[in-house]
Amino acid sequence: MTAIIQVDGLSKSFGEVRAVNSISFHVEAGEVFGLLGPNGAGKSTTIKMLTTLLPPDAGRASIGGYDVVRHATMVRRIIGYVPQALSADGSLTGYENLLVFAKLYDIPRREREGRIREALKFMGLEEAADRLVRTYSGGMIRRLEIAQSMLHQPTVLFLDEPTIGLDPVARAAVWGHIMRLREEFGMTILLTTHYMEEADGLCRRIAIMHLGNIAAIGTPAELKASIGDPEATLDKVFVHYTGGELETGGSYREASRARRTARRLG
Ligand SMILES: Nc1ncnc2c1ncn2[C@@H]1O[C@H](COP(=O)(O)OP(=O)(O)OP(=O)(O)O)[C@@H](O)[C@H]1O
Repeated sequence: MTAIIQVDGLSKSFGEVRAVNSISFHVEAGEVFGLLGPNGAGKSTTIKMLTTLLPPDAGRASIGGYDVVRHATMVRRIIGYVPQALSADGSLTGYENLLVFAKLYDIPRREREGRIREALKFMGLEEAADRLVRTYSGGMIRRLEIAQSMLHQPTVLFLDEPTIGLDPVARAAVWGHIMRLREEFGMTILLTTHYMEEADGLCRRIAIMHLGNIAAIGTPAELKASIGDPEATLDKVFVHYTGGELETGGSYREASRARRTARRLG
């Protein structure tokens, strides 16, 4: 296996806050890799540096061999990114949203319609293509945002909490599509999630972040063995490495995010 994401001593501070503290890890091509950690652990800051949105203070990172600082344009060409905040426009249809992204990605005019139809089909949104996005459910919006991020056929996809605020059925549907991206296109996927059971079942390897550091890294089985309990749940592993700051579904934070989502969509 080759490392498609390579991170060495990456750091970022905001004033006095050391958000990411000299972390190193790699992700292999075709892997689904989970970044877990309590609020404020540094997950989003890490993703923002890897997606070229934030310059690191120190250290280096490369995607597909391209340095995220020196070759940022090349990195942007080969990655897709679905941020935590909503990126779909509720006042446009699903198709129109995708068209905006197809233009942003400079997809040649003659290829646009085909790529958009393909992405809609892949994410199970064909029927809803011509409906305003404000009529979509939360799970459909997430799937549309993933469709947006795959239009330019990236080799690495970054998903920041792709299933936050969704009910279990919608979460399962989003996960099903994420796994198909990996299986059918060999995409490498790096994601963050607060849902431990999902990370356990779906990520090949996991890094647990705490206070800007990587507290533990490995396959779910390796992480469980590392706390001396191969039968442990991933919740227990998480609590072990982060000092009991597990955030469960239905928290205020999640609810307020879901509400923000609803407001954005009018
Ligand atoms: N733009 C910013 N300005 C100041 N501080 C920031 C900024 N972005 C992040 N931080 C701080 O850096 C730390 C890490 O934040 P980050 O968003 O990376 O954590 P996270 O693990 O993604 O958390 P969450 O699960 O809440 O998204 C936190 O203390 C946060 O308050």
